[in-house]
Amino acid sequence: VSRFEGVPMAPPDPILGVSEAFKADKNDLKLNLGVGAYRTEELQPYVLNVVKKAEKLMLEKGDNKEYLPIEGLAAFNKATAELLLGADNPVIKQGLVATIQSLSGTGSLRLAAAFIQRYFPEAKVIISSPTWGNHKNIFNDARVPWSEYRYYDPKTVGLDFEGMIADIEAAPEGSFVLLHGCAHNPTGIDPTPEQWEKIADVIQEKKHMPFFDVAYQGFASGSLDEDAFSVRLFVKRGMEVFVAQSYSKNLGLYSERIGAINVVCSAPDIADRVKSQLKRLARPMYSNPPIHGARIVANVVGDPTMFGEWKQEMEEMAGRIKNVRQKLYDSLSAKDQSGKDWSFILRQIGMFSYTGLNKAQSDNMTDKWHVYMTKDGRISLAGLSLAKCDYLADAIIDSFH
Ligand SMILES: Cc1[nH+]cc(COP(=O)(O)O)c(/C=N/[C@@H](CC(=O)O)C(=O)O)c1O
Repeated sequence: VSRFEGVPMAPPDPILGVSEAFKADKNDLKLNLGVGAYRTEELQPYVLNVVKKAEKLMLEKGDNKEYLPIEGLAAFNKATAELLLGADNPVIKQGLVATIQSLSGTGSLRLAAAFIQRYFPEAKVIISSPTWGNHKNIFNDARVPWSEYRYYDPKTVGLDFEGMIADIEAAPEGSFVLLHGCAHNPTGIDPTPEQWEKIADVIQEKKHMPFFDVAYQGFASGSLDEDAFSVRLFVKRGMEVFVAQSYSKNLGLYSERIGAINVVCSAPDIADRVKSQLKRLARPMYSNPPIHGARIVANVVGDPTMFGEWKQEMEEMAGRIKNVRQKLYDSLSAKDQSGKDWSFILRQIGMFSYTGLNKAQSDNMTDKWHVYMTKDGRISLAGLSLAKCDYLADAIIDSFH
């Protein structure tokens, strides 16, 4: 009898499992609005032109494939901190930022979780309700206790700001508050600048530690600086901050697994000590990170022409999604006789729309209309074309009523 008798079949991942089901569907009407991955108007995956350009240069240069240091490619770590905080941010010059390249956003979050588990064993993380599906898995597997703070208000299809502040206030002093830097996943609802000020106030008052997950910088509004507003606000206040970054969406490097964990500290020697302990955690976890994606980011950001081309392509991607949002809203408003207010679709930002469809209604979207989406009612507009908006509107209206 096998030693693995006791190993049960794991359930499919709520997000990545949707893509598997989509692939298995033979109906040519099928639409994959599950995974947050950008598609063109022709519904094809998109490799940015600036990435192809950088890779061509890299190939000509003939770089070697030696191990990177545990903390990753130095040129990438410099570029990623400057992109996040602004190249002229004093905290960079003062050596207050500990940056470790890691396995994209997920790996960066997991490395930070391991650090929290080791150095703050009594602390807990509070995460938004709802949040990205993998956040709970990451903290569970890192043995970091978490609880939720109110975020989405189904009545207003907006932010439950009072509830959010109350729950952050009520959390034990010194909790880690996980915040989406921009383009909240799955709701697409972000705090206003004034609300970010209040969130920073309550976090400072309670001596909590802000922990930003920045997976869409530049992709949400089209502007790298605009999308970094919340992080830069907290740093400007002199707060110590964790920030996980990902280049999966904004540079389309999904499977290159390139991201970073940044810890802004209050003194250079503290940053050095924090960095040394993050390295000590990374070494037994994966030893050192993959070089290819790091070189692409460093080359693109390091060359003013390519950096400009990247910003242009980011604006185009963000622009296409905004157009699709508008078209979906127009189709729903034109077709739906119920008088339902669909304007929440226009108020949401980033690649997702949180439709309010419940599980049974989401199942109907898939079973009857071959529209694949996550069961929390989230649809990825990045997987939608203008041409398919009428069809999707029909499916949503049929599923709601
Ligand atoms: C908020 C957030 N944080 C981190 C990640 C991790 O991305 P990485 O590729 O590890 O850098 C994702 C990915 N979100 C999409 C894909 C996924 O679930 O992995 C999604 O929500 O569909 C996020 O949406």
